[in-house]
Amino acid sequence: MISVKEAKKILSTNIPQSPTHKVSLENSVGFILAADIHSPIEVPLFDNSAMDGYALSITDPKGFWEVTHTIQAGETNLPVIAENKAARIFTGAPIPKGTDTVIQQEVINREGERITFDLEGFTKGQNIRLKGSQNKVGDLLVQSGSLITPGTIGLLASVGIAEVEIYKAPSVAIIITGNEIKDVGTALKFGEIYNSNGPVLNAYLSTLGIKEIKTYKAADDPEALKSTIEEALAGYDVVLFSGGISVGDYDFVKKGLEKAGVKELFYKIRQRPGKPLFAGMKDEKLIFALPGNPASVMTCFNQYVKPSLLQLLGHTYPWQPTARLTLSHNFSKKGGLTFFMKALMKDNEVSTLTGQESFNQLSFGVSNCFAEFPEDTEEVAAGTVVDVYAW
Ligand SMILES: Nc1nc2c(c(=O)[nH]1)N[C@H]1C(S)=C(S)[C@@H](COP(=O)(O)OP(=O)(O)OC[C@H]3O[C@@H](n4cnc5c(N)ncnc54)[C@H](O)[C@@H]3O)O[C@H]1N2
Ligand code: MOO
Repeated sequence: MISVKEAKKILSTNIPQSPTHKVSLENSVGFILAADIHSPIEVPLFDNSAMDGYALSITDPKGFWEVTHTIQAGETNLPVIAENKAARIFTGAPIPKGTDTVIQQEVINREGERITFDLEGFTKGQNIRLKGSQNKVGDLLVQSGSLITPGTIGLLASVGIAEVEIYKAPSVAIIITGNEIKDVGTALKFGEIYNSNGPVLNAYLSTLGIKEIKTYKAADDPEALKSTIEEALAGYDVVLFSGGISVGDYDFVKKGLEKAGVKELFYKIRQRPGKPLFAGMKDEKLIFALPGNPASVMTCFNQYVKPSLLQLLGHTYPWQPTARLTLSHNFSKKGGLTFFMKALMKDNEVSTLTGQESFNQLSFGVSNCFAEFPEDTEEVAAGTVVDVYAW
């Protein structure tokens, strides 16, 4: 058995580099940019008004101006404004030749077409957004490796970029093992339970932007499992198993993976829950066999599968905890195993919840993270800072 740290190290050093591909800007949010983006245009493209008001030449001698034109945002045919004349102008509208300043309408006295204002406090160029003041053609806008946020989307759309290069999301096969597992929407017979791990894994993958997902169901039978493993490995980049990885007489996953030529990265971690986690590779494909208990599936996905997938997707620091928060209560555990506790983070504190057995899912209705208690700790006092991992 290896430690949590060792398992993460093994994964992070073995995960291959993902291929990249081009996607439309609107489908790129949440992904990592795989190439630098330089601006194809300068921004703003033309001098324009930052206010609704009047464009005029502030050094005109007379001290009053006559409004001769109106310029709306979007105007393409600009007039030339003569000396001592002004144009009514609106925010975003191009600045006409012959003017150098925009005065906001609130400080203007207008009588008929004649305008005046208190010149004090105004300087030439005020309220004009100058051409190229944000960026010039060719300037670096976003670096390769950056997360594409809604803000990034706005920036790139504003310079007319319609497609971006991102790390390609892997396709994922989920293999649900267990004769007792039935899908929701069907009636249960004695001894059967609903398949909750399948929906959990599908939902978790979709939060990471992974869309190509196929769910297989495999009976606890070596032959059925073998053909499902072969099909999944042939068609998908990542294969996730739920259940069948422990030591019971009907746990056939590990043997099946060996037969399919999957190379073991590790099996069993000094942790609770999720001790019998298996990770392996075949060529560039990643395989995780998640211990079937629901809390083990959630923990192992959160701690190992999610960061591995994020690393594949080009994220730079996927293995870090979400936060380090103070524990709201005393906590005690036995040494020798890392504990991942269903927990609630709130007001900069974290509290573990009741119902920590690995079959018990009740606290997932309120929990928003796991709190980690390392293997060498036993008594942990309230106020101690602990690592927490949001979903
Ligand atoms: N003798 C030992 N027995 C067990 C050990 C051990 O070390 N020695 N480890 C225990 C631990 S820890 C875990 S975790 C489980 C893992 O077992 P498997 O991965 O083989 O999982 P299964 O036996 O197939 O199922 C475990 C449990 O989870 C339920 N389950 C399975 N699939 C689903 C699903 N899709 N949705 C909801 N619930 C599911 C299943 O009915 C079982 O109750 O092994 C322990 N045993
Ligand atoms: O991994 Mo097991 O979940 O400790 O029951």
